[in-house]
Amino acid sequence: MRLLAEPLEGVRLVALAPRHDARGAFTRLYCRDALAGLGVPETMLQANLSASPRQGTLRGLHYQLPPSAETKLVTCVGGRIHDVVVDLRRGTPGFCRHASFALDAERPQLLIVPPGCAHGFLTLSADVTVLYLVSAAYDPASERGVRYDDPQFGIRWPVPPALVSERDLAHPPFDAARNRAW
Ligand SMILES: Cc1cn([C@H]2C[C@H](O)[C@@H](COP(=O)(O)OP(=O)(O)O[C@H]3O[C@H](C)C(=O)[C@H](O)[C@H]3O)O2)c(=O)[nH]c1=O
Repeated sequence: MRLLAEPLEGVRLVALAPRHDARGAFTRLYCRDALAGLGVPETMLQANLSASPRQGTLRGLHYQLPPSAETKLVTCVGGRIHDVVVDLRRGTPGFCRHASFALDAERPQLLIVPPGCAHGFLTLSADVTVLYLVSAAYDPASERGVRYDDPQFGIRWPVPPALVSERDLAHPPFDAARNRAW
């Protein structure tokens, strides 16, 4: 598990090392000890599997408020996605900045999303599957979202989304002066 990039504080892209042989491949997706030095909590509470059959599906951008704020370990295990992380931590140099990542199941990588960052992705192929571990339990009451096209963030998506949930279309504009941050 080798660190490839850290474009925002604590937002880290890690290379995974699939072991290939005549039968196929074996890839370790999570290792507490190997990730300990990369800001990942010792305990991950949930594993989520997100399946999106249609290319152009956009999910996010979501985050949970404290005390349910979570670290996410994201891996694309099927297809390809354009993954985006937005830093909503007031006081960090990256406040309201975002980082984008091309995640592809053919080149396994692990994206570490720290608490205080919104996360979302756009599928760039059909039959996308994203597996992610989270360090806090799902808490709908503390979940918040920002719009994928909020002008404050200036996110450039490679293609326009073809499918977005009603909930994700209904997120209000992020108010950098007022919205609660970390
Ligand atoms: C996140 C979550 C959702 N759910 C239920 C709630 C809904 O009935 C259904 C779909 O949830 P949602 O529409 O929030 O799914 P996504 O839009 O893919 O949400 C995810 O989108 C972006 C990419 C993220 O990073 C978040 O982890 C996550 O919020 O699963 C649960 O039961 N447990 C959970 O942990």
